[in-house]
Amino acid sequence: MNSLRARAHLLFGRRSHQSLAPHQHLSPAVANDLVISTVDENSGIAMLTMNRPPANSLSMEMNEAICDSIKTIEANAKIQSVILSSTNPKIFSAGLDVTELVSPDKDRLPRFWNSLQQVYIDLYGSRLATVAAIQGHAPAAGCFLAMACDYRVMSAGDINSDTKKKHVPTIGLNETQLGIAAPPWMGQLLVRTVGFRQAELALALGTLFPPEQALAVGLVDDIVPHQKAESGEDQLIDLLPSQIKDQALNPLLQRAYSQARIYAKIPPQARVASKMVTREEHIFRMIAKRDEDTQHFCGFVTQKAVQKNLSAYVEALKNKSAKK
Ligand SMILES: CCCCCCCC/C=C\CC(=O)SCCNC(=O)CCNC(=O)[C@H](O)C(C)(C)COP(=O)(O)OP(=O)(O)OC[C@H]1O[C@@H](n2cnc3c(N)ncnc32)[C@H](O)[C@@H]1OP(=O)(O)O
Repeated sequence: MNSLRARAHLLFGRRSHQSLAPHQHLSPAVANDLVISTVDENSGIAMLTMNRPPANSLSMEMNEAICDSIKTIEANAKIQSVILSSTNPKIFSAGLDVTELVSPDKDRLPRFWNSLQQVYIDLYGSRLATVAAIQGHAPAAGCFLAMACDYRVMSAGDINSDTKKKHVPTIGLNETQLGIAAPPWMGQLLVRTVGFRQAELALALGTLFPPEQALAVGLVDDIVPHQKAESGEDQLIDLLPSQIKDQALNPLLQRAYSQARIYAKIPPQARVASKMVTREEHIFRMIAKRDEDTQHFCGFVTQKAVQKNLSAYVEALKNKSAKK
């Protein structure tokens, strides 16, 4: 994408993609399975719900589905805000699908990386106001997805009413724990989100922050205690895809919705122009270095030592899951 196209995208968000049916005020699920989009033209709010069990990990197809959904929603001029959520109440996104990284196919690997770069360009540079509703874990590229949004609300965690076990989600760029490093554009996004020193520490240590700490360092903007709300708003209920219709009383989604509504009321030209002030140069920089970044990624990931670490990590994940 050349800089003019990127600029036009940021300014106008106009793409040559199919738009939602013009007569539709409230669409039920416009789904491509991996991502479910719902829109409400009356409120100007859409919801993009990640739906790739078991962990919403980011395969190439998942990245493409996210980009397609953003483009489709952006093509509807009546929509100003979008909530990014998950059908999994315990996992927002587990980051990159690690199976893409282990013994990778040499033709697919650069395409996979390109698809993630495109998520950065499309989500971080979207004309839409984006609100991440982080119900569950958001490690590594899951954290990146949240950071690429304009606002982040995170669940403070909850207690399973049957087992009485506490679930506390965490968020952060934990790449070093896997023996890899976040790419510059992702690491720098953390720097811009939490400041230099906190990012430097967190990147080196691969810190995963629980909600209170994430709030304290500024990685999320708000945390929401998990106490079922007494009532739900019809507009939010209608926006929820069928897979999470029962979440209408979820205070996290309610908080995300109210933030999306605040954004939707700001004159869009002013809101988009202000977004460009902080984001445009970073997107241009990444686009300029895109090929170099891809080569660096492929070279790094295919190193013997890195493959060894990643294989061990995937094995540990499988063993952990098998022991449950
Ligand atoms: C500078 C040079 C460039 C180099 C660049 C490198 C690229 C850097 C950018 C991003 C890196 C990444 O995003 S790597 C991925 C990092 N993600 C993680 O470390 C998270 C791993 N997962 C977990 O810690 C946990 O699964 C969880 C905390 C997210 C949830 O825990 P829970 O106990 O609820 O669930 P399970 O662990 O049992 O998992 C369920 C199920 O999901 C599978 N799973 C989990 N995570 C992933 C993943 N990232 N990819 C693929 N699959 C994943 C897990 O194996 C279980 O599957 P099964 O039930 O089928 O066994």
